[in-house]
Amino acid sequence: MSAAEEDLIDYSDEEIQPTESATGTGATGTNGDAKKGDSTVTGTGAKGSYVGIHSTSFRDLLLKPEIMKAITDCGFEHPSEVQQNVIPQAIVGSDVICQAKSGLGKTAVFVISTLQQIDVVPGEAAVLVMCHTRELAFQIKNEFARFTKYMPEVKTAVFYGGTDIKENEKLLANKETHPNIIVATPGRLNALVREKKVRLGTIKFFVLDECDKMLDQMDMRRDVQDIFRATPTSKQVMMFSATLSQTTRPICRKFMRNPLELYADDDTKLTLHGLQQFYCKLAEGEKNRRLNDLLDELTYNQVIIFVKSTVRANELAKLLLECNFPATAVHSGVSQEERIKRFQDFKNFKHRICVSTDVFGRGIDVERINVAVNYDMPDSPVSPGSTDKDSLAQASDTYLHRVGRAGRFGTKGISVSFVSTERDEAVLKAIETRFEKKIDEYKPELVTNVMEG
Ligand SMILES: Nc1ncnc2c1ncn2[C@@H]1O[C@H](COP(=O)(O)OP(=O)(O)OP(=O)(O)O)[C@@H](O)[C@H]1O
Repeated sequence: MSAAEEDLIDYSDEEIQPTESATGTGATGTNGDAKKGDSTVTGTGAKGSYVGIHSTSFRDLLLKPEIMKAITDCGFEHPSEVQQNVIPQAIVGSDVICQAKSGLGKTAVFVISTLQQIDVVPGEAAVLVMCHTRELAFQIKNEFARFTKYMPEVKTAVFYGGTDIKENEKLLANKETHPNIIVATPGRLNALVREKKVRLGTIKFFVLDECDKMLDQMDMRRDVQDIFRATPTSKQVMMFSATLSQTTRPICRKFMRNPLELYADDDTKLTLHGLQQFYCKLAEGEKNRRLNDLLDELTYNQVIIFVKSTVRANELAKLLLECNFPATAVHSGVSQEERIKRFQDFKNFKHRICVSTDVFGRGIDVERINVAVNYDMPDSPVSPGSTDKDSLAQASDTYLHRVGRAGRFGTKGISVSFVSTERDEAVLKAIETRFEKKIDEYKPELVTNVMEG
């Protein structure tokens, strides 16, 4: 495959089959077995219990005043558990593997930790963050923008496929515009590395968000490895995800030296308390009607609806618009510029409903989403070398990430999953078993108010 072709890969596309195998519960760390009952922190010395959410303040973390000011502007009052557990180690340079529930602020962990340590040299990149989708890269870049509000010397750039690579090259060729922080998807960045348009020899911080997705999918892992090799040996490496299977953890460790490892010690700890989860059994042909009823019945701020293909996303969004529901669709079937525009519009509340493929399944943070609908239940085909159990585990990973788009940062939300085939039922059962969570059949009277919190 040519460099140009490879650059076209958009890993988030649902047509590209993932190869991840996410099984197993419990936790182990570099330095020993997990202690039951707590989250697990091993490595360079942090203690492994979830601390009450209000026990530490951001002031205790002794951050630079310019970061503290930005944190206050963001309206963050207290660090979340994961922030309390990881930031103190991360700001002194420890490598980190971090698993924590969706929506509890993993992004701020690496944004704050890298900004706290960065020494800005004009024309040199010090921080490299990679993630699996373009929208997520764009979102992370905006997070850096929020936190560098009082650090005007820090320049951040985002690079991803589907945009003009010449623009990236121009930015990198000029010392005045050269970023100190690069956020990127691996395909585009690797193209820039291969063409020697980006110099990564000054990188001091290497971050992978949604790391399991990035390392379990072989094409993406290859790009990540190539890029990793282009960075100096001595650097801080940090990796994050809500799902980190036993198979993925050793792969993450290969990139690190004596990392701090924080895992949920079993999968039951990964479900969101503020999220009510339901299913609807129905025939495929009844889905539109039922969705219509749901959208009439539920009180929602914003809704995300997941479908299994770009064609279905387009058709469903069209149908919803015809029924006067304020819907948009974001998926790999539209141009990149339009994708980002639709994403921004949705984030800015210009649309209340977004139909999407798994492009939005992970990482995307839209504060007002309080309803997530699996119009199509997640699934993943059994790939060569994996089993049906692996495939179900992978589908339940996808489910966890998808429903985690509602109920961000402890707010209330609901999810409704349409179950129309035997396979859907098997996936639902796998989810209930793995997370030890009974998912109730949807009845309007069971839904509590999701507009508060
Ligand atoms: N300490 C805090 N106080 C208040 N809000 C916070 C705090 N930390 C993060 N947030 C907000 O919580 C939301 C979720 O954060 P973030 O997207 O980083 O979660 P995440 O852990 O990366 O989730 P996911 O696994 O779904 O990617 C964001 O809107 C973020 O601004």
